[in-house]
Amino acid sequence: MSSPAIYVENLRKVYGNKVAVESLSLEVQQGEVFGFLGPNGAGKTTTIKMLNGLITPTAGKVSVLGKKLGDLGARKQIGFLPEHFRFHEWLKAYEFLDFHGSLYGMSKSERKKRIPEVLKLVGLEHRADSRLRTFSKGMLQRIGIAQAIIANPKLVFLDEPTSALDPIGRRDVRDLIVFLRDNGVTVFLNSHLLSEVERVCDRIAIIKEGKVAAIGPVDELLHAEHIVDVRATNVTPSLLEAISHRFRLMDHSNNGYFSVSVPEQEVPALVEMLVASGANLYELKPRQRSLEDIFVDIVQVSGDR
Ligand SMILES: Nc1ncnc2c1ncn2[C@@H]1O[C@H](COP(=O)(O)OP(=O)(O)OP(=O)(O)O)[C@@H](O)[C@H]1O
Repeated sequence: MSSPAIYVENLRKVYGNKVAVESLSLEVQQGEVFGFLGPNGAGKTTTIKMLNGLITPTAGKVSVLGKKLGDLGARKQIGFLPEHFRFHEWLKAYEFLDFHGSLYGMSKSERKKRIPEVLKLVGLEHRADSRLRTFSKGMLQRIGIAQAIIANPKLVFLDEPTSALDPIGRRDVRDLIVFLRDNGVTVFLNSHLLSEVERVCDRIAIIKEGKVAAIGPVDELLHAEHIVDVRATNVTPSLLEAISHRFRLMDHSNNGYFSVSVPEQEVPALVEMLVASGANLYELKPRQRSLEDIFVDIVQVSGDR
């Protein structure tokens, strides 16, 4: 089996007395789109900076593209769009990409061929001769993505790549990520736009306080539990207690509506409990949880779940 694109074991970063990343372990396989999620301050950007060799870990074992951090051969095959980028705004788009291409060691003829390709991929082919200072925030984000993929990387880190984009721009970036994956590129994506992550990622990790709180294929995480909305009368306190003992009772109000988080295969058992208790069941609707539901659950619940 080929080595993972990213391997991280017990990664830790401490700034003074602030633990930014506590003990992070994960693997990203080659060719997958991996979503790296977590609340503000969870340690995502710190981790991405360590994986890019911009800051040094305090402890932990890391390899990127099968090499140790900082390996020049590996770095040539990595693209990176930082969250807070500051570009050379006096350069024209073409010159900017030419500069970044040369930093990667691309020859003049390679750059000449590749720059129009990436400008087209990010929808800026008509702005090759415009100075970056004339670009909108969304256009800067697009040119930032262009510089991240200029050297045909095997692995691309995109830290909040769509935060400044309008809905069409976001869709374009989603399509671009799919295009990269179809061409065998591994994408490590940090985004707070969970509906976007849900659509484009193969697997995700949700990190909390510098540790992985959940990791897995998006489909598996989404299907693990269903939320069942129930409308019933004659619901006794002892029935609610029995339900909350076995499942997770949510949104419980006094007007006959409540919701329960239930593994899909246990929905019939919930129905049985309701009927056996003598409740009058009017409605019962299982619905799939969204990534946002899962995120909120994991991030809000205190450490021991
Ligand atoms: N250079 C630094 N010096 C001291 N503390 C830092 C430094 N950089 C980050 N931190 C702290 O480390 C923690 C993790 O920050 P980080 O930027 O990695 O979080 P994040 O998950 O990327 O957050 P966001 O979603 O807001 O971008 C935060 O508490 C932050 O204040």
